[in-house]
Amino acid sequence: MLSVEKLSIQSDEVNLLSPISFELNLGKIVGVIGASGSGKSLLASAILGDIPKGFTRGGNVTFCSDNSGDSDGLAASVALAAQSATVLDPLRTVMTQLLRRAKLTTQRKAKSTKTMIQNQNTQLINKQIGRCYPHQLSGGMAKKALLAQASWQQTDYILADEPCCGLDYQSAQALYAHLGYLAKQEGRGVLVISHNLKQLLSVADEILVLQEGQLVDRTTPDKIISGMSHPYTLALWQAIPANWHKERVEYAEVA
Ligand SMILES: Nc1ncnc2c1ncn2[C@@H]1O[C@H](COP(=O)(O)OP(=O)(O)OP(=O)(O)O)[C@@H](O)[C@H]1O
Repeated sequence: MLSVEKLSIQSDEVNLLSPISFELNLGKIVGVIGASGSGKSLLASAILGDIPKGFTRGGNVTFCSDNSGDSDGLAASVALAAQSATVLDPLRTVMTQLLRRAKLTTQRKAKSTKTMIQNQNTQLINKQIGRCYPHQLSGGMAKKALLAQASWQQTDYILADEPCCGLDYQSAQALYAHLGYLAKQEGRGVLVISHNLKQLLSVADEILVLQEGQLVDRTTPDKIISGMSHPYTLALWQAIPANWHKERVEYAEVA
């Protein structure tokens, strides 16, 4: 379990993230939703110990893993699928750098890196994407490369920052299906950051709702769908076009 306890980011003048606590269990998907600037990406980077200059981090992040207890352990146990492809090395092809990173950080010994990559190869990275340099990737190809980079590292926990932002419906569904595979078939803990509540409802076991750096709701898809949630969460739910002018909508109608 990855346990986040009163995690905060602040300076003398401003609170970017007010204390946030939650757990990410192996085999589960936790979704994070909130408006732009509400602190979703900061939450992911703060879990990894990466905070903006001039700010301090409060609280604790602990996790159960063979490698827990040191900074190398964190890198070997938690991988980030970043929001932007700028994190990719511009001088290496996608396949070269993904394999390189996977070999450096492969933690799970059950499968060799080679076998694992053969298994996942067809799911995210085809030859066309693998041969590209980052500047040659389309938006959707870049999202696949970023998620593949995180999942190939074979960490217990994956933080996926807007993995489907800007993708067409079919591509987004395929990436969400892959996140489900990572959690349910491979038993990893997956944190998914998204603007799209409808998509999160279809995959997440639990949903964290952020508003202006605060965790205002820690809830489940069932509670959201049945209207038993914080007013802000309810407003997000009612903003889904299928729910306009309706007080309650059955899950089947929005799935
Ligand atoms: N390096 C930084 N220095 C100062 N403030 C920052 C820094 N990075 C982010 N912030 C501030 O922290 C807040 C949260 O930013 P964050 O990137 O986490 O938002 P977000 O919810 O991920 O937004 P989006 O959905 O647009 O990606 C914003 O007000 C932003 O201006």
